[in-house]
Formats: sequence, structure tokens, C-alpha cells
Amino acid sequence: MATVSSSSSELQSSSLTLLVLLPVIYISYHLIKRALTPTKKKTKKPTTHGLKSHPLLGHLPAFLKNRHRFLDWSTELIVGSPDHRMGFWIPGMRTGIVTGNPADVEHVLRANFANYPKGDRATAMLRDFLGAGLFNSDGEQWLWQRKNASREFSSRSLRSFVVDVVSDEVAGRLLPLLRSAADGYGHGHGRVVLDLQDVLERSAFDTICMVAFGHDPCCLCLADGGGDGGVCWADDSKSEFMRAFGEAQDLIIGRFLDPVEVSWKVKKWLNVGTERRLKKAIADVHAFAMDIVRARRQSASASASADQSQRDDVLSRFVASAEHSDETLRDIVLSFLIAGRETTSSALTWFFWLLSSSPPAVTARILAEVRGARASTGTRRGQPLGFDALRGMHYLHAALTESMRLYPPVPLDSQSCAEDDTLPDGTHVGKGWSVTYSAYAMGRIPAIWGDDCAEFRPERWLGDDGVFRPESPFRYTVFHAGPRMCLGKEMAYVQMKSVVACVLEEFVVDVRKEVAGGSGGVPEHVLSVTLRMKGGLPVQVRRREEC
Ligand code: HEM
Repeated sequence: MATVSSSSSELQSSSLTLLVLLPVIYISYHLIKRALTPTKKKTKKPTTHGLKSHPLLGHLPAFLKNRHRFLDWSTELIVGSPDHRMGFWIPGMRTGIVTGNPADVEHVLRANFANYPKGDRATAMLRDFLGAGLFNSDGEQWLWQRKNASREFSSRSLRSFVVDVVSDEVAGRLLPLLRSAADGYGHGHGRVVLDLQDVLERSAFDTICMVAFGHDPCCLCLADGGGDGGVCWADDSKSEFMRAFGEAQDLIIGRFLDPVEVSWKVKKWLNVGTERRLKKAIADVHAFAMDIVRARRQSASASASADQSQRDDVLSRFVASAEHSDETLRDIVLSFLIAGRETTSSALTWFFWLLSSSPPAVTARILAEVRGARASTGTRRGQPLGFDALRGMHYLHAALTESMRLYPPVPLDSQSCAEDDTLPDGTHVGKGWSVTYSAYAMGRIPAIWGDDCAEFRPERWLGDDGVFRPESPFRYTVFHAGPRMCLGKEMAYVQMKSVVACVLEEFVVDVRKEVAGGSGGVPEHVLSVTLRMKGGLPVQVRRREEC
């Protein structure tokens, strides 16, 4: 009995030990397993502060209600949300986020760049128009074009070609046009009102066509305006290419704004409505571009006969450097046109409008800088300024940069998420979602720019020594950031500074506010690829007294 009782007590004590040990073993096992397995971040769903989601329709009702004011609506939500982003979910159609958070932007455009291509959805929508050009390609196809184009854009010869093209356009077309408008104005024809946006768009189109394929479409020219004292700056017979290009661009953007994604495919298949018009506009643009490509190929093979302007443009450089099909060359050129066409004109339009409502000291400082550049280069008013003189204008650089902070020419820019991902603060991003950064909203976030972020204050970009201080491209996203950053940034500043310097030193630009002002005195915008003013920018110009 004694043996039985001792073995049963042994059994009891070992069961007790096991009972105590089991949880210890269990916990240890899991602790070791957790230590050995790579840590998986806890993710959270993207939310939108102040935006309710319908249980079945997601954000579709809110989207439809605010579609006409998407930029302002998304900006209000982003600025008001603690993490500066809005998540949206439209069942069966689109899911994604729009962000104004610099950490998100850096993650998407640089740190995890490979996971955020333009994506099949976007490239498919643009393919009819832009093919697989630099602007509309991903992966290897993008990389080789980017490498070639980067090499060309950093070359001295392209830089000086750009300066020459811009100088010719400003001195030979823009200034004569404004002189004629000012003279009409001064001699009792007070009704001479120019749409400055249209003038600048035509001028930018001439410039980018010359740079991209050495062709001058003469979109800005002093045409015979009739005998009523009016000034006409466009000869429509010459602007046909620009008109077709603009129509194709606007119609193709309509594909992105349609909440029912398949509808453009159905219309295209049936060849009706906007898709029918788009097909015609694209055919016109392609035929025009193709003629130039073929002519350039011929002149390249008979290179002795090629003149200087033909050798310096981007197309001639691609024709010379490698063997590409005519279609590939056409797509490359069209990508440059879309990139440089309305961006600088949009920036300048908003700049002249902002300047008109800023203290006179801003214009005075720009003029002082222009006069300083004239004195040091020995050039006279009306003559073009060279690259170095333009580069030395820090205040003007700051003023343009500040204007684009508030009115970025490309207000929204989308990428697509290739595989499930997590943003730096743990927010989940699903495969196939669109991730859009809003440069427009970012310019209005006090956490980035301070409490005076709504003010136009060029000084915020200058150090105590008056030298321009750049900001991180992940905070100032106007020219994009990371490996796909804008290639034409330097060219754009040359063009914009040249226009502003030459125009302001000779003219006072009076904005017709009663026509230009939208709600709260700010002109309304049209949401396209670029931020254009609805109805244009009506101005009157008068000659500035020389001092
Ligand atoms: C104020 C003027 C300009 C602004 C604000 C601007 C802004 C931008 C932005 C936001 C992008 C990224 C677009 C995207 O990939 O979705 C971009 C790309 C690009 N920009 Fe500009 N741009 C300007 C002028 C120009 C000019 C004058 C050119 C000259 C041709 C140019 C050439 C390009 C090119 C080639 C790309 C594509 C780069 C790539 O995908 O690798 N840009 N630009």
C-alpha cells in the first residue's frame, strides 16, 4: 500500500510539475517563434477624417456630389485630417488614397518606387494617344528612354538651344504682341483685352514644339485683327495642330474622370460620342507628328543638308543616337509635348494673377533684379537675357516657386500599387489601388509650410543672404520627386524667368478682376492634367515708365 501511495503521490507531483511547466513551455515556444519569424507590421485601414462611407456604395455618393470641385474637396479633407490623406472606396471601380503626407510621398516616389508604376490602367487609357513614350511607360521601356533623355537634357548644347528658342519667342513674338496691345490701350482703345492664358499657352506650344522636334507651329503671331483696334494674336489656320493636340488631351482625360470605367471602352468599340471625336483628334496629331519624324529621318541620312536648328532638337538627337521605329520616335516626341505644353503656361498664368494682387514691393524687387542683370550683362531692355543672368535671379526664382506652391501646374499625380504594401505609419495599401499625391493640397498644409501657408510670400524661399534655398522634393512635389522627377525643370525655369523678366520690365499687367475673379476673388480652375484658369485670364497691358 505504502508503495502504491508513494507512487501515486509521485504521479501527483509530476502532473503538477507538468501543469506548471506546460504554460511556460507554450509561452516560451511562442516567444522564440516570434523572435525567429520576421516581424510583420500591424497595418491599419486608410480612413478619411470627416468622410462617411456608404455600406454598399462606399464613397461613390460623396464623389458624385463633389466631382465638379474634386480638387477643393479633397484638399479640405486632406488638410483637415491628422494624417493628411484621404482613403476612398468605390466598389467595383476604384479604391485608393489621395495623400498630402510627405512621408507617404517619399515612400511611393522613392523608397518603394518599383512598387508604384503608372500601372496598366492609366497607361492603357493613354496608349492610343501617347503610345509607350517616356510619359506613358513603366519598367525597362521607361528606363531606356529616361536614360537617353536625361543625357540630352543635361547637355550644354540642348540648354543653349532652349535659351535661343525661348529668346526668339519672347523677343520676336510675345513682346511685339504686348507692345501692340499696349499701344492700342494707350490711344483710347481701352477695350483691348488679352486673354493672357491663351497667349502664354500659344507661346509655350511654339517653344516646346521647337525644342521637341525643331518645328515652329507659329501658334502665337500677330495676325490681322481687323480694323476695330483689337489685337489678334492667333492665326487659326496655323494653330490646327495645337487645337487637335488640346482636344485629344482633354478628351483622353475625360476617360480618367468617368466614374464608370468601362464606359469609354464601350464608346470606343461603338465609335460614338467623345471616343469618335478623340479618334479623329488623335489621327490628326499622329499624322502631323509622323510627317515631321519622317522628314527628320530623311534629313538625318542626308545630314549635310540638315540645318543647325534641326540638329539640336530632342527628336534629332534620338534619330541620331539609335535605331528606333518611326512610331517610337513619334511617341517620344508626343511625350515631351504633353509634358512641356501647358505646364509653364499654367504656372505663368497663376503667377501674373497672384502678382496683380500682391504688394507692389514684390514687383519692385523683381524689377531691381532684372535691372541688376541688365547692368552686369550689358544688355538693353527688350533684349533676351542669357542662361547665367537668368540663373542669378534668386528673388524671381523664389517668386515663381512660391506661386507654384499655391497653384501647382500638375495638381494631382497618380501611381498604381503593384503589390500589397504598407505606408510608413502602418497604413495598408492594397494591390491595384491608386495612390495619388496632391501637390495642391500639400501647398495648403500648415504642418509643412507654417501657419502663413495660404499667403504668397516669396521670401520664405530665401536665406538671409538672399540666395534661393530649395526644399525637399517630397514636401514641394510640384516637379514630382524620385527617379521619375521632371526632366524639364531647368528648361521650365529658363522659360518662365525669361518671360516674366522681359514682360515686367516693359509692361504693367492689369488683371481685369471683375472678369477673372471666381469665388472669394480666386479664379475658378478647370481640372485637367494641368491647372488651367476657367475662362482664361483677361488682362490689359500698358507700357511701364522707364527709370
Ligand atoms: C512649370 C513647369 C513644369 C512642371 C510643374 C512639371 C512637372 C512635372 C511633373 C509633376 C511630372 C511627373 C508627371 C508624371 O510622371 O506623372 C513631370 C514629368 C516630366 N516632365 Fe515636367 N514639368 C514642367 C515642365 C516641363 C518641361 C518644360 C519639360 C520639357 C520637355 C518637361 C519634361 C518632363 C518629362 C520628360 C517628364 C517625364 C519624366 C519621366 O516620366 O521620367 N517638364 N513634370
